[in-house]
Amino acid sequence: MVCYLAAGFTAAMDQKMALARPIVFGNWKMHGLRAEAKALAGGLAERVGRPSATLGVFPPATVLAEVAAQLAGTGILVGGQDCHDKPKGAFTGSISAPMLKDAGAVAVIVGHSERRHGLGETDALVRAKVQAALEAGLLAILCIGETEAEWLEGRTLEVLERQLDQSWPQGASAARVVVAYEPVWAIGTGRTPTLDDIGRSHAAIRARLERLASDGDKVAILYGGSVKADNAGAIMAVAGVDGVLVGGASLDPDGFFAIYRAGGGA
Ligand SMILES: O=C(CO)COP(=O)(O)O
Repeated sequence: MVCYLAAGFTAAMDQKMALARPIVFGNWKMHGLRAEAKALAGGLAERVGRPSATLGVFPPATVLAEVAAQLAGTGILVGGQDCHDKPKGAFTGSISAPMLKDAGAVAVIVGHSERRHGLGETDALVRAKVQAALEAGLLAILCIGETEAEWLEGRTLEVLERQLDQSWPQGASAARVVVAYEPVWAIGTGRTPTLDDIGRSHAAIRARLERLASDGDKVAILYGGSVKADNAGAIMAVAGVDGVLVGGASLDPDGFFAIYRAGGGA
């Protein structure tokens, strides 16, 4: 299965092109002073050489331009962690999708649970942010996932379907949006769903995407939540898992590189 990226992905890539599997993205969250970011990006580039799969990092906005410049030409993608839903305006403290693009980003994470639950972002706002990312020519990484209470109540699939219905923009395509399934209770906890449960959730997401988009069968679906070097291979081997979105373990170049290798990246 391939996912197509439309024009605008990078200045050099103005053709539709496939996102090679596995897709391994590292969300640095609120980690990375300039020197740390430089060491992390450099360490990763040194280990990877030229990536055979899709490898990307999502540093904090303050270091994004420097990391993007440092990784230019390596084949490692750089993205932002969030964007405003408007391209510019009187929104103190916010960063727009065109600003991220201007700083060297080719992608942006939207709807991460730390923003949905930590900062009260709604499905409607997340949808507007996906749209803003697409308008700026960025690849949107749309995050969805159930809370622990929803999981315990057996409502996981219903929640994922609702989040997709309400945050997938009408007319969006596999070319421009990647979905990341991140159970809230698995993020930063060391706990993960069983492989069967991951497979079941990814299958439900796929079925919903096929209803929402004409090329829904091609949308890449990542798993995120306590992915480490020792479970990454098994998770990426689950049918329907196209890659992983890694938090904590992406802050160590050895660990992140081991995850990438575990998925078959070279
Ligand atoms: O939130 C995540 C990635 O976006 C996952 O975080 P952890 O890998 O630290 O659990």
